[in-house]
Amino acid sequence: MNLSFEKYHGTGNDFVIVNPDACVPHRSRFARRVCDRTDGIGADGVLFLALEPEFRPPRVIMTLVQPDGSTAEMCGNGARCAAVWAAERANADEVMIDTLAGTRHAKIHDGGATIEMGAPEFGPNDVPVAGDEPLIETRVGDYDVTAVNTGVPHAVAFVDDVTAVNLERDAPPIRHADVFPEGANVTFASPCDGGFDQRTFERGVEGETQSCGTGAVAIAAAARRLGLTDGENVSVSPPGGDLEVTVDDRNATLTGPVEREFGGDLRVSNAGRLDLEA
Ligand SMILES: N[C@@H](CCC[C@H](N)C(=O)O)C(=O)O
Repeated sequence: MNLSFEKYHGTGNDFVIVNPDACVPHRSRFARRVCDRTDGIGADGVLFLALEPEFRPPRVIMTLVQPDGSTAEMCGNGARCAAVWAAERANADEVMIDTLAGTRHAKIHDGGATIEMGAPEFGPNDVPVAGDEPLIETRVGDYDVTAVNTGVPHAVAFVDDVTAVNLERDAPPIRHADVFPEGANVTFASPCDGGFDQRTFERGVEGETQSCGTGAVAIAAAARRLGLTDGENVSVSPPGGDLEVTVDDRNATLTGPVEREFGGDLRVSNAGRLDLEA
């Protein structure tokens, strides 16, 4: 199997982009192989993007398959990469992105994109969490967490200093806690310069990523719910860069940079070997 790919990242959250016209019969197996940082291209996921340029604005169907082979309903940074990728090809400055979490409008600007992320949901069925009540500042593992769905589920813990958290040790018990029937991304936040520093342990990557867009929105939404911020504009800084979030009761937006890293061709042999030509 031969196909062309491109590599993009949004604040360090990196993706291999593949046009679904290229026939990839086993997406999970393909993503596991391609995302491998030792033997593959290395990425936080594969974005299968199907562009429909005939619409105004153009539409793109986005499917994110993660390094463990699972498919995620939404990805904030992936959506920014998808928006820039699609807009360049359709010669547009806005696009509609169809995701499993719903259709999202995206506006392209110099060096990046703003995505309308929908309304953050705290309801137990929406996150989802076990039980009849929202999970607000509730002890899970060693932290008080607030659960919110911003396209995917996040458990947000506010701490004094995110750099002091041992993520690989402390996040997995929360990510796999019984209270999250579908698992959760685990996002830590600490106050910094009027905004928040962020670190996220991602479901599907099963490790820390340089940035998580739905996590940044989750921090802003949880901070608003807990009265830790009073404005609607919240700056969030993951290790990979700076993001801007707006959030009110009905909608959230995510703004940040996007960069194309490189492109190339790859061949997956019948024996499963990956040959790359970047
Ligand atoms: N990196 C993403 C989130 C991707 C989905 C997540 N790992 C999950 O499985 O819920 C982002 O930028 O939002």
